[in-house]
Amino acid sequence: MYDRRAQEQKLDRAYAAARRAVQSRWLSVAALEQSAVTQLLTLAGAQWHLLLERSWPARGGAALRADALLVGAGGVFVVAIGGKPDADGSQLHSVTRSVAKATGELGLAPVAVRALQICEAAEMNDAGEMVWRLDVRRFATALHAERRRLTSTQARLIVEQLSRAFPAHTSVPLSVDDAEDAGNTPETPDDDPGGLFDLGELRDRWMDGVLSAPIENWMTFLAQDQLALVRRNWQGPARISGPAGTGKTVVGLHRAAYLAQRTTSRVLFITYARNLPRVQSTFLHAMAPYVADRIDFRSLFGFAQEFLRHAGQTTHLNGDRARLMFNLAWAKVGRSGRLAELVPDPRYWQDEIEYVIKGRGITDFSAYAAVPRRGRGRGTVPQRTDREAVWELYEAYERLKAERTESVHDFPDVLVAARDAILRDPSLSQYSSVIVDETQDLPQVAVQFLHALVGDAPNGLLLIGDGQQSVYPGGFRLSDAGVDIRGDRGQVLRVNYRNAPEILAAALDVVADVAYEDLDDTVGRGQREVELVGHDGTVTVRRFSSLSEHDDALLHAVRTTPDQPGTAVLAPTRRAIERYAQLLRSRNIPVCLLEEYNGAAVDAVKIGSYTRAKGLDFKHVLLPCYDDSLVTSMNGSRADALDAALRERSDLARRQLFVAMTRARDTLWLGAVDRSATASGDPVALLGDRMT
Ligand SMILES: Nc1ncnc2c1ncn2[C@@H]1O[C@H](COP(=O)(O)OP(=O)(O)OP(=O)(O)O)[C@@H](O)[C@H]1O
Repeated sequence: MYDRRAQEQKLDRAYAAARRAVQSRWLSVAALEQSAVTQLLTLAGAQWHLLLERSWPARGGAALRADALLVGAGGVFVVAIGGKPDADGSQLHSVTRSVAKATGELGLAPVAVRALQICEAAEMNDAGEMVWRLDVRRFATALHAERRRLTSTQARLIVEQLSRAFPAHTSVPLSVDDAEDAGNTPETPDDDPGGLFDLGELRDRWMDGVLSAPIENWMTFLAQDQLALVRRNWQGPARISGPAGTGKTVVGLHRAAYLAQRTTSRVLFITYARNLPRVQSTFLHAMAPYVADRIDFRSLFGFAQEFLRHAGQTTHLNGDRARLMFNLAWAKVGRSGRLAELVPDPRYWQDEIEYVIKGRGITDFSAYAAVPRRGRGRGTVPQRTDREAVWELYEAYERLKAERTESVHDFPDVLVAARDAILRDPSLSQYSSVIVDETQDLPQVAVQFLHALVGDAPNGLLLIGDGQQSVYPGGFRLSDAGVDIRGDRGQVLRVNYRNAPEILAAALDVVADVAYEDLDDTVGRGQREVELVGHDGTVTVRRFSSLSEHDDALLHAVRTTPDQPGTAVLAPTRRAIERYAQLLRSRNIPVCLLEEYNGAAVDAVKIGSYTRAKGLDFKHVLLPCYDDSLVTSMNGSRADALDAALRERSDLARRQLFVAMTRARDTLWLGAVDRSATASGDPVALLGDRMT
């Protein structure tokens, strides 16, 4: 319970001590300092820790200066009072870096350490972007309104560390760090201990829900290997890889915030999936709202189109019409020709054109004839004569697209146009850093485009990805795309923070025989070395003799899950997603489609496709009819093109299932219906020994 009287007395004592100690400097000068000190001490009486008069490190022979360190629920603030003597904030910024380094030893992420300059309202205009400038009359309110990121125990540990790293240079004990350990920040604005805060504003922000939930631990604390990557100074393009759940995206988000904190330029964060930018932007707004307006989260194709518009170029992207053109081309030159004999499914050849030919930016047959096979059809298809047939199909398709009154563009056309535009005119880029998540899913031309936005500049391009999770065909080496990752610019994360060990083991079983190729030309096999942080979890595999039994069990599992908003139902196809969404709704279970999910808390079961679930995770994951997409696989051992195509599709399906399974943190439920009449294999046997 908050004791206002006791706090006031404590504050009086602390204020008297501070007065005596700093009279010579602060109280002899302007009212600004007096007012600022009073408010700092008031904060210190409200469960913030205030460290005054510290010894700072020297830079270039001169001692740096900041006036105080303030540590509380909202994080660590390095405070300077007044615009002088460091109007541009660079000194304060240097002290802040030293403070972030010291607190980094405890795993505190740089986003939780901020430079704060308290000024007169008139001085606010020349705000350096790297320093948070606050009007002296409002700064305490603003600090109180910061979202909660430290518990009181964490704050105390940080204060201890800071006291050691930056000892007091006065004998007067100015650390007002004996505030009651009553939890965290005051729970309601009415706990405001003084009359100094703007209660109305504070109340509004509470009503907005800004402060209602503490931010997630990973937004404030990182492991040392992750932290090292966030802070790394790379002299050229860099890459972070690592198995599922090792915090690659977490590092990418912190890295984006770190770069935005330290420079005044813009950062671009790209993913292949359309739904992820919203989610990642929500995360970043929670962890570092103060830099959020300088980080653009975009999907690859959305960004490429936006970029072309900005460059004054018109495109006619129309996926449906492009598909129609392909079908016409297939009817003309494919269906009755050699390709149909090799692999009858036209989608296989459409992928060949989209990912291998156009995705790699190939425009002449000799380049296609020589292109090394990675990922698809390695060593079996297509031979030179087959490639001639593919080329004929490709040319027919391109002709049909161009013949329309308004030409039709497909996705690779847009990427190629964007790449060519930036190569022609590098000044079109607004970015100094580009971070690409899930790089393994990008076509080669996309990597070339994004690389050209920043070139080989230091801390420019960062590619994050994991070949084992690639869910699209294609495949190329970064060196093919002209990206040179040398020496320690290629880093691997190895500790899985997400999955319970049982879940990861079951997922790895599914891809045990599936080779994958990473962007750096290494070829891996299913099982990989992963360290697990380890928490309890379960995998439940249930097999039913009818779909209705299966669905009843699914509904029962959803109803009895301990945390519905933390639960996701994932399915491989659109039709299956619609079916399960409908099933859940019909039983009054609220659902939120992953297409619409933006990362904010929503009281509904999440539902979506395996590919839409990429980059996300959930406490509980249910995969109904999980083996349906696997039954076309393993058609025997025919050493021909069809077998290679089937194997490729099967590998892809397994990798997609692997991605879906590794979204689960604590529990994973897999349901299957016995369709032995149609199944050509018994994929459930894969997980047979885990059946309950
Ligand atoms: N330092 C950490 N402390 C606690 N949890 C962490 C830490 N780093 C990551 N996590 C958690 O681990 C999970 C996986 O992180 P993230 O999504 O960044 O991994 P990833 O390597 O990008 O995974 P994937 O490749 O499977 O998409 C997240 O839920 C995140 O909360």
